Amino acid sequence: MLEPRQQVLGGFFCDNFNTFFFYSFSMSLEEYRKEIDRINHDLAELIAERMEVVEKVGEYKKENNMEIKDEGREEVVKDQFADIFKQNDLPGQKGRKLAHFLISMAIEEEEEVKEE
Ligand SMILES: O=C(O)C(=O)C[C@]1(C(=O)O)C=C[C@@H](O)C=C1
Repeated sequence: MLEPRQQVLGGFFCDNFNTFFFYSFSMSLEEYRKEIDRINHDLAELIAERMEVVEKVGEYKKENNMEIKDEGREEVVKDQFADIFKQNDLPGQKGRKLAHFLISMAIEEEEEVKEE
């Protein structure tokens, strides 16, 4: 079966030629998914890197008898995500939601470190 393809149109202004160039190409669902796979891979590696640092924070807090949860810091992290999302034309609330999920993963990890 022939896969349907989506026409993608774009353009850019080239200063050297003082000309606007148009381009058009087509993408299939399979090609979009390949792009998503690559991004998933990069995201998962970054999350793994974040979790390595979180583990060290967990050890630090354990050694210094500190509370795992720090609501002030959580707000700062959520604001960072909201700002970055907004800069990329995404709703800030979705950035806060993603930060919330990452922080809950971090808390789980730090609780495991505490019990070791
Ligand atoms: O910065 C900390 O103190 C952390 O433990 C990390 C982290 C986070 O995931 O960003 C997780 C839990 C805290 O409530 C605040 C922030």
